[in-house]
Amino acid sequence: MLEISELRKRFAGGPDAPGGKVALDGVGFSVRPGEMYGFVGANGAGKTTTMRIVMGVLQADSGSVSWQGRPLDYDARRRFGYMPEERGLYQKMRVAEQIEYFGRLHGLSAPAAHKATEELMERLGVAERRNEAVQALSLGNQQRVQLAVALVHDPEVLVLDEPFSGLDPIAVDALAGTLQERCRGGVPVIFSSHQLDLVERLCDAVGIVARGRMVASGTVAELRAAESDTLRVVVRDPAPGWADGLPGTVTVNGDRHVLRTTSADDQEVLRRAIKAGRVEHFGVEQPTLTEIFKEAVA
Ligand SMILES: Nc1ncnc2c1ncn2[C@@H]1O[C@H](COP(=O)(O)OP(=O)(O)OP(=O)(O)O)[C@@H](O)[C@H]1O
Repeated sequence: MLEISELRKRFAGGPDAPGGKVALDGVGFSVRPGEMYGFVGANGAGKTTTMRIVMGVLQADSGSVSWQGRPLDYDARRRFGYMPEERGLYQKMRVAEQIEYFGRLHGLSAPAAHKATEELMERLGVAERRNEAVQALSLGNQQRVQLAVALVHDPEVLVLDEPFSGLDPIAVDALAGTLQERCRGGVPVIFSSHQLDLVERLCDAVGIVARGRMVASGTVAELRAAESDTLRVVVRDPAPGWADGLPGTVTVNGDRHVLRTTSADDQEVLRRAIKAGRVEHFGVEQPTLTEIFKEAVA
């Protein structure tokens, strides 16, 4: 298990923040082998800082990171795969050469690095670009190469900072499929993202960070259970004032009136809706991750 515990980090201040800037104020969560963990939060919440500390690029002021019960050291981190926010490819190096080079840096033999590179280029759809310099690739293809670099040494753990940003849906599927394969093989995967629909689709567990603190962490089902379900009722062309006095909000779209409520008596709502007009929809909906997120960071 990867365990991140009570991380704190303050950056030295500038003229606008002479006392320094607290980036992390007790961030902690665990990721099990084979678990895909989505790390979400608003801009500046502390995701990149957390990942940099996990990878040893930054040092925490306090707190700890351990893998399989041992504090992380250089050797353990070398067995991790990392996609940094600032990316880290050599722009002039060719695609195949680059992936192989990183494989060698992580200790693979030349034949092993070559084999892994060939497999990954095929899997991620960049085999045809093998002889092109990275700088000649589109953003999406550069990102595929970046993921290949993170995966080439068959890492024990994957830490990926916004791996899906800027990708088209086909590239998202290619990357997601590759990550899911690694997960099924027992690798814990952490990735940060602002694409909450994607996080909801892919992740077993989600952590929400706000202003350097964890405000929620757990499976999507657990986070949902902590929120109220919403009753959504759609009535066509209802009598005016049909929902007066009911808790919740009514939005009007043409002749469709949509009532959303978490606290009204459902039978009372149904009676009023039937009396008012043609009931097109009446159902209880679970909150989406976007709704949970907005609630958690509010
Ligand atoms: N090197 C640094 N020096 C000073 N402040 C920093 C530094 N790196 C990060 N910060 C500050 O720490 C806070 C957390 O930043 P971080 O990059 O971890 O957020 P994030 O959640 O990754 O945001 P985003 O979604 O925008 O990438 C921010 O207020 C940021 O301005």
